[in-house]
Amino acid sequence: MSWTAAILTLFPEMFPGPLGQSLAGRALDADLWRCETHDLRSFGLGRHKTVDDTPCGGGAGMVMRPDVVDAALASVSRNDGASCVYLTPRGRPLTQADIRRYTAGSGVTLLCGRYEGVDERVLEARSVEQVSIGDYVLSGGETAALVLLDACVRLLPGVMGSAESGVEESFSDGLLEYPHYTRPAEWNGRAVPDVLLSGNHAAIARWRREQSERVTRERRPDLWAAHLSNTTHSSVQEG
Ligand SMILES: CN1CCCC[C@@H]1Cn1ccc2ccc(-c3n[nH]c(N)c3C#N)cc21
Repeated sequence: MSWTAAILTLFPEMFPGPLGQSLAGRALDADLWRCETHDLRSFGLGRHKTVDDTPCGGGAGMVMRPDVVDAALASVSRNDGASCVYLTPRGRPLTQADIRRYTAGSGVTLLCGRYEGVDERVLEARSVEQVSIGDYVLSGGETAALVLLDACVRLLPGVMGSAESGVEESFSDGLLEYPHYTRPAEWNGRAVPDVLLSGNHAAIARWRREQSERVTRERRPDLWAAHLSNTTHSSVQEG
């Protein structure tokens, strides 16, 4: 059975969207992964298939009802240990380690919310993982789900050929990737760093590592601190 993304959404037509193109699209066509959408509206209540209601305690907007979301989750409940993930700005940051965990299994169930979000009770009742793709506010969970799926699909066996960019060059060792260059050797008065044209592979590898460390230190002090902690930890462990 191919790695399967079960997506619960009010907008099934948004999937596979951009993931139907390029490498992910070819992988979809080759059944290397599957994209199953489940329309939350079909689990709505009454003649109008209502999925939301006003927030308890007052406030703006609407909240997605727990009974509706629970029925939808029950309809896709999987016994394959697949993670069930709710994309939300209130979630913990999504990491490459999460992506590796999701792709190690048989698939993932993604709950895409709208309005002000989903009633907390169904998320608790079903131990749904709550993750965020970043500290900014989107209109709903669907675009976040597409981001998560893109990160997953590229790691699946057979999707990224050996000729493609490194499957996990960024973040694989907790550092940001080094800067990239290509032809022409000089452009707009700017030259490619000499070391990259030297043919000295050891020097190139050293330069790239130094650049990764510099970029991480400058742009992501959080990742840099974690990297230092991990490298210090492992060196102590090695004795
Ligand atoms: C705007 N509107 C009122 C304020 C709260 C959010 C809401 C919209 N909205 C509804 C469901 C839903 C799910 C994910 C996200 C989301 N935003 N930013 C992220 N990193 C996200 C993730 N992952 C936004 C969502």
